[in-house]
Amino acid sequence: MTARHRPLPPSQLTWPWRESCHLRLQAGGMRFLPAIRTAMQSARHSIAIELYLAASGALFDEWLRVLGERVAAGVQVRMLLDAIGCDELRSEDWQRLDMAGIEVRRFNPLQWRHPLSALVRDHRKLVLVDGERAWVGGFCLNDESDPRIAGDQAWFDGMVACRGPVVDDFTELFEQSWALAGLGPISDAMRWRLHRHTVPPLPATEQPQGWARVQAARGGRNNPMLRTLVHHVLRAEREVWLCTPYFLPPRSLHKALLLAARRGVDVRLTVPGASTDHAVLRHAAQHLYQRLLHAGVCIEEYQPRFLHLKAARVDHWCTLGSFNYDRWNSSWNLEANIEIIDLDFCRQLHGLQARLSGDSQRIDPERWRRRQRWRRWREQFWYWFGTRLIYQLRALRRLALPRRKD
Ligand SMILES: O=P(O)(O)OC[C@H](O)CO
Repeated sequence: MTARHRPLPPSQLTWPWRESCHLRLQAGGMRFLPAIRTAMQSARHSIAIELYLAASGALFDEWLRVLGERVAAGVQVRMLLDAIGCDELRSEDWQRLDMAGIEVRRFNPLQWRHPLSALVRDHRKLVLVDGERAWVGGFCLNDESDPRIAGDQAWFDGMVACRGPVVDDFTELFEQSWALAGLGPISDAMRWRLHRHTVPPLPATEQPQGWARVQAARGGRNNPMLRTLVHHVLRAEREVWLCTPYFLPPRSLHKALLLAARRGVDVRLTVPGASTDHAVLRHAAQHLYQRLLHAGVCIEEYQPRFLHLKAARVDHWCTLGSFNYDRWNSSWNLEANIEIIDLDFCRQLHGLQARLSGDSQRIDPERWRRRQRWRRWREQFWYWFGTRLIYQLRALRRLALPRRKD
């Protein structure tokens, strides 16, 4: 059987809404890292981890030790690691994973014959323990994410700890990408096409409690995660809050934010300040500030450290996960988020928003309008570069990747 005729894994991206889910927001590495570690240490039969970024260091060593102990106790441990996101993992650490008995698959290794296929990355951040507990969010397995190692400069991130029926859906999602990675490099796996799918409606209930839905994406023009957020922003009644480390939104989202603010919705945006790992993306994002401020959007830049959290809240609907809502993520990446309708969770996220706001600098529209000209030029250049580059690469990818004929 040739590679082109191998059976393909299913490609479900949105699951139905599930009720009776237990969902807890764990904001900051001091919250989610010990919780995940403790759960892994007590795993009875399986651990599955899907990560975009893992890097050699003290945190990786700790996870390797914990996972190795579980393998020795008879637990099946699988790690799906993005081949480019994990390029800071030293070769001896890849070997140590093997020696510990951990089943490892690299997502989409670079192939010289199809260099543009490298644009498709598995950007998800997902941990599953015994098929009973799941963590989803923005976590990276690197020392910068651990406040015990990086101290005050640790990246600020968040995960949602989930129990209940939604965990089965995350397990299915993991199995899909595990199978996809098993097919080899993505130029072949691009045959794993998006099925047409309908997005299930919101549950009709007066007192929404414990409702959650898994939503995934794998790039392309019909990105369901982006569509869902835009759908909610366009229908927002009171509030919209978006928090992202890289604010370079696709046009549809940018427009939806402007429209919501202009019709009187309280639209707030929290983004990193000077402390960021990609300064040029911050400059590009700032190119959009003036129009947003003019429309009435409140923009706050978080000061203490790099803000790596990816979350959104529209009235009582919340979403949190790996999706940065930037053009790059929308176009190319495999992503995983959880959507939540739960008053208690909504309060938790609102509390986090207030905490971040207390540590942020609000952009004053009048002062921003009067900023120096060279700063405007810098913003324009990086915005043009970031957005044009992505369009060029998208066009090139269409030419470069083999199309499925059947
Ligand atoms: O792509 P993200 O959001 O996981 O962030 C990863 C870091 O930015 C890599 O520099």
